[in-house]
Amino acid sequence: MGYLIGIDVGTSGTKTVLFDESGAVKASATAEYPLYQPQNGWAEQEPRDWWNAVCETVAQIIGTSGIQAKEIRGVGISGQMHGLVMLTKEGEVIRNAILWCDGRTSEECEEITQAVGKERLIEITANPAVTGFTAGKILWVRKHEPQNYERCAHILLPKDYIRYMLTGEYATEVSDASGMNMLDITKRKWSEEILDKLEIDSAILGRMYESCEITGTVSEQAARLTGLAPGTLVVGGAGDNAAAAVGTGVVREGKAFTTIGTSGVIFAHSNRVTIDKAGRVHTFCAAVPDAWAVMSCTLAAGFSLKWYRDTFCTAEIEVAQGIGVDSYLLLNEQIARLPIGSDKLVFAPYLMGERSPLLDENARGVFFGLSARHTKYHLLRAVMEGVTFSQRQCYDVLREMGVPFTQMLATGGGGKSPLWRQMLADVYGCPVITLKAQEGPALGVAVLAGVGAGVYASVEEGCEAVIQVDTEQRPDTACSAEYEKYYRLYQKIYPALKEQFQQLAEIECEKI
Ligand SMILES: Nc1ncnc2c1ncn2[C@@H]1O[C@H](COP(=O)(O)OP(=O)(O)O)[C@@H](O)[C@H]1O
Ligand SMILES: O=C(CO)[C@@H](O)[C@H](O)COP(=O)(O)O
Repeated sequence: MGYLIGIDVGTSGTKTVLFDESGAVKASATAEYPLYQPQNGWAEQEPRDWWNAVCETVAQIIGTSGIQAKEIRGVGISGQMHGLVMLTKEGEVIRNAILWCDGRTSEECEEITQAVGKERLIEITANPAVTGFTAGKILWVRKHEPQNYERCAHILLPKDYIRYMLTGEYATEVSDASGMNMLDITKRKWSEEILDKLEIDSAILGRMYESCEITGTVSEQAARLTGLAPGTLVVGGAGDNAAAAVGTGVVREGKAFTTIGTSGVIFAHSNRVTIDKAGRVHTFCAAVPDAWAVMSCTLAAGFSLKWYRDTFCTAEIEVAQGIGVDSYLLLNEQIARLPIGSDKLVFAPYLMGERSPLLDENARGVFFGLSARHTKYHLLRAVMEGVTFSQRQCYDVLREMGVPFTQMLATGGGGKSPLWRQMLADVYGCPVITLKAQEGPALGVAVLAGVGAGVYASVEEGCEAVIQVDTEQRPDTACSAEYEKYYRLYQKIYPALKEQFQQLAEIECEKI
């Protein structure tokens, strides 16, 4: 039996997993890194941190598994989407990567819309200009940091930077490139028309592949740093959500999943290009050839919980460390018995602005209904409920568009919490399923590597070999009705404050 590696370059950390061909986990390792917020609403990471995390975790899993590196038949890479990595012609990183949740490019998005035309942009890329997407970030650097733009010879997405470090190839693939605002989504190739109108030279963009195609092999130098065998195949891989789709078997119409990772995503498979012209949700190429996806993105989903834990629950983190349990699980226990609606407290999770369905980088977080009765655990429960409401708003958009699905798979760090999964089931009003293999994106790209290496005949066949249902949580009608009252209020918070969010954004902060 051979082995496959899936690497997921997430926002909170890199997870690397070694699987056998049946999808059983043989070893896994995670390495975290910081996220920098140089200004309110900006988000950056250091690409070298990702590469160090990849070297560390790959070496660790090969070491602990006891297998020979040459038994690994292929490597798949997944990663946070949209991030802008700029390299010199020698392949050196020019500046920190500007991430998917960075909201600095509203002016540039306006310029893109003007240059291409709103209708035409949506016709080609299936999406309007979105602040988190990559094209706006390129224009921002060109305008604000011309000295950096001048030195830029290659533009890559986060996981494609890892590919470059592993193989020396400047390449990308259709699922991740879909989130750059420059891909012709129907033809699955760069749009020359858009590149011309934005004056971006196609030579600086990666060569385009399908997700399961071989894009290169591990170089001697990368082999020395990671412990992989030189010549190991590296396939296209996928953006983390398209990868999670493969890792959860969402590769046929009628299937959908919810991720609560740093971001929150609902992703449904589609056999055709289905577009929401208002741009409330995205349409991207799937990692399956000739297939697409409709997906939403809440910017601060698990990130809201992490922010709350790190800011207000440091004592609980210490206790959890002392007794060797996961601090999130400990906090889940503290709030499980609090009432639905957190005793009349509603949270809107707009800590980084909001993408789906609001498209407003100026929105900011809100606790609505605070009273002197509330403890910090009420606020914590409200954070998890508020993230669930934001997922529900996106779920409603997919339903309104007629995207078909009957149940929801749950994945991502937040999907590990039975409490959160029950909230999702109650608030969606549909069953929420978990799988035996919980490594969503890492498993997904390992399957893609298996297809590239000839282990599986197709992505669908690979999914059948590795995916097994574990748990199913059904909605509780009484709880659903109780949540519904708060969801109705939640829906009114953003429209009521839209103008004030704008005013807040316009205030010039004094540097004291
Ligand atoms: N046991 C848990 N209960 C609830 N939430 C959790 C739990 N474990 C992790 N999380 C959430 O999952 C998030 C990380 O998810 P993950 O999928 O690893 O993120 P990413 O891929 O963005 O790096 C954390 O920020 C946290 O909010
Ligand atoms: O911007 C999006 C999708 O459009 C995000 O989903 C990123 O891809 C980041 O993912 P995580 O770090 O939360 O997995």
